[in-house]
Amino acid sequence: MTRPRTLLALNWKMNKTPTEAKAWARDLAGEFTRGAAELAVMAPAISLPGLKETLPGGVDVGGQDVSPHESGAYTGEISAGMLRDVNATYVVVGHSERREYHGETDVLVAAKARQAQAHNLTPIVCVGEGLDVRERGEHVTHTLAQLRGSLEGVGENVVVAYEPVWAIGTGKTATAEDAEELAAAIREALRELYGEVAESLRVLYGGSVKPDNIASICAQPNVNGALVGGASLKVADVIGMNDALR
Ligand SMILES: O=C(CO)COP(=O)(O)O
Repeated sequence: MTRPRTLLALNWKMNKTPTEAKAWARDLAGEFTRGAAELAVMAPAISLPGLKETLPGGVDVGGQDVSPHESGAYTGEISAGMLRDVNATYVVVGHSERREYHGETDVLVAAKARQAQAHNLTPIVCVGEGLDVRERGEHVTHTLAQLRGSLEGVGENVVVAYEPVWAIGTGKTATAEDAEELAAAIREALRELYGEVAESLRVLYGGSVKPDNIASICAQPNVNGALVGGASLKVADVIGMNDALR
């Protein structure tokens, strides 16, 4: 089975107003040339309307979270159907910041991923260990347990992002070998869950990815792209990462 196309997924987190988001998209459109990687922007939901149309052709957009519910009395929630209506094709679920600051469990993350798929959104399911777990040498078992819980009842139209918490926003990048160790273990778990199609599913790495380290990380056999926070905010860095993946 062929290696999936590399995905460069940008997670803006809680940055940029809708006005700033549009200006960023226009700036990108002025400089971007399509590379080997697929590019997708995970923007705050409020910035999604019109964003796809402003971005260069072929660049996808997605949400950063989604409700596990279909619709109704869930104040403050954004549904999968609403994300689809503003052209989202992806949605991040189970980011470590949501797990940590909003108490999200694997059970909830799986429910969100299933709801996303019910509306033809591809969930980007995030997993990864904290520093204490890594120091105990339990990062593989921990991350795989989280993965299995977060994929309960979830279909194969899924992207998995391995984001070790100690590497997020810290400037401490996992080595390419660390990323591959987990990506290979995740691939094996995906094979057990989905069979042969696992070879064509994308496993991303996230945590302090930048223009100067993205190529070596994404060259690993089981790493099929990156989920990028800080370096996703500046157009120049995104062009740099896109060019590094040619
Ligand atoms: O959390 C991340 C992407 O979802 C990674 O963030 P940084 O790239 O800022 O480390």
